[in-house]
Amino acid sequence: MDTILVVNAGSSSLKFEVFAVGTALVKLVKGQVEGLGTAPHFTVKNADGEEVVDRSYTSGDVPDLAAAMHHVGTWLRERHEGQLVAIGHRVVHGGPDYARPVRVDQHVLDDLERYVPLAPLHQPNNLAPIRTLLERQPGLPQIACFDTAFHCGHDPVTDHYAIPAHFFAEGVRRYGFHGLSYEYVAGRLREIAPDVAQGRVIVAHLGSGASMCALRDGHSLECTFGFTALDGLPMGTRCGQIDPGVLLYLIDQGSMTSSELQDMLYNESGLKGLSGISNDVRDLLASDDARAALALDHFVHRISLNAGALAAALGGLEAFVFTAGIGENSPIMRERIANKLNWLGAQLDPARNEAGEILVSTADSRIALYVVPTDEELMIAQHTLGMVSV
Ligand SMILES: Nc1ncnc2c1ncn2[C@@H]1O[C@H](COP(=O)(O)OP(=O)(O)O)[C@@H](O)[C@H]1O
Ligand SMILES: CC(=O)OP(=O)(O)O
Ligand SMILES: [Mg+2]
Repeated sequence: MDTILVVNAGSSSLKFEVFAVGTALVKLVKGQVEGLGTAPHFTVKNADGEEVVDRSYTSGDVPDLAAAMHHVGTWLRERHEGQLVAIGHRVVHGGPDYARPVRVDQHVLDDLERYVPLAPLHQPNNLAPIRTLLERQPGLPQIACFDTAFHCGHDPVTDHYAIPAHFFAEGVRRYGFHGLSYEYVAGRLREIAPDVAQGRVIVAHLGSGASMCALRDGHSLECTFGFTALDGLPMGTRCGQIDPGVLLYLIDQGSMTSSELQDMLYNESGLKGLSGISNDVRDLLASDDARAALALDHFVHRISLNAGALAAALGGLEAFVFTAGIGENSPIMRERIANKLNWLGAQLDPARNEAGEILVSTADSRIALYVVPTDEELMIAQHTLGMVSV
């Protein structure tokens, strides 16, 4: 049995999945090490969703990503049956040049290092496992799949910032992220509702990172993310869209250094910064603190403003899709967001919403509302298979 390993190395977790390669890709295991550096927790589920590993470690035992890779690698070598034919990696930033997945060699790896400053929370961790495996097993194909690639077809009008024009050529432009998720959801929508999928659709990927994408006929026209994964919607710990004048003020008047500013904007802002309580929507929903309510109101408000902007970019709207942790699991957040879309003609069906059905709008809603669980890992596995079987 040939297999593909998919690695999604994030800021505080290492997620992996193993797929059997046959006439279709079949998921064999799905695992993760969460809480790196704080309370590491290693879990693995088999194809039936049963937990086969559940181990907690001290932060000293698994202090970082390299240690997590070691644990996962050991487990895979002991337990994994089959012949590993390739590894697919999620790489958040591909810059202007990587419009499709690529097999990584030393040259590509060095090239992708250039984007570390553009995705400081993600890119170093995305690249670290590739580097280690390239040294240990240079013959094993490693395929980088980019969050940016799905947005590469944008009209240049969309991707410019109104700063001196030479910066665009130098790579300072709006890229957009969560592309693997949007690509997967666009594909699922073609299966679920082919007519709708050909039309004008907004997908809201609401997880710890959050963004929205305008799709026409399954292609990305606009994304709320820009040059970095800070732009657009407020997120768990990231600020979202902000007046650049605020940053100049904080540097000049607040004497913040660029690394202090980076830490604040990526790690201490968003829902966490606004509420002072938590970055997790579940905690905020459970709290009766006014700051938690403000943070959630702000989140919903910014989603509704961006929905208006993306509907304008599309020149109309046929469907709105919820996905990722919040979008897939929180009926109350879907309800609050859907209510803000009433003016566009969206009518939520409360029973369908509560039941977590795929279609959650009423029969006579002018805009169809969907919940489509995303699967970035399957998308990566498909791309990886495509790269090794040609
Ligand atoms: N039942 C739920 N209700 C509200 N929010 C939820 C629920 N389940 C998960 N979430 C939110 O989803 C977030 C994680 O989303 P996810 O897409 O898994 O993010 P990531 O892949 O970026 O880690 C959590 O931070 C939490 O706020
Ligand atoms: C790009 C990005 O924000 O990714 P994530 O949601 O996984 O943090
Ligand atoms: Mg995610």
